[in-house]
Amino acid sequence: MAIYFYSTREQPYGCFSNFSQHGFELEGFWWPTSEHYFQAQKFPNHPWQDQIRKAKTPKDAAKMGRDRRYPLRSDWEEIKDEIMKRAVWQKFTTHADIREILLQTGDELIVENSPIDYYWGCGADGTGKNRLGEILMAVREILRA
Ligand SMILES: Nc1nc(O)c(N)c(N[C@@H]2O[C@H](COP(=O)(O)O)[C@@H](O)[C@H]2O)n1
Repeated sequence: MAIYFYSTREQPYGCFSNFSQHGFELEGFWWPTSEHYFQAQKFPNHPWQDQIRKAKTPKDAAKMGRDRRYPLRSDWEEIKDEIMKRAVWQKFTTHADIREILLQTGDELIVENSPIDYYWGCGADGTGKNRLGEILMAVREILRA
């Protein structure tokens, strides 16, 4: 049976959301959530990156990362999946408890059940790419190996 997640409040799979409070160290900094890391990577070598890292909540970090006041790095579309994978990998290798939850999903399909996101999630009608779910499954596969 497929596993659907979206809100961090839903147990036990809320931890699959990038908004879950599972911070990690990466590239010399502490990132409060994988959302903070992902959104900040849109602005390399720009003070806005540091501001995003320091955002109070992942929701704030997402809002700041989507703010087009500052230019998005030109190669973002080519690298965003790799950045997401790096964030998800670091999150699940840092925290043994959620790593276990991911591993215990076995070979089940994992789907980010976002009604608005057709790239990272499955969208309102289920036709989305579900890239975040795919990345979680790819990380699960590597962890299992
Ligand atoms: N809560 C929530 N609201 C949205 O509007 C969303 N698009 C998502 N999906 C998550 O958004 C992150 C990436 O967003 P952008 O590529 O910067 O638009 C990622 O964490 C998705 O899982 N969630």
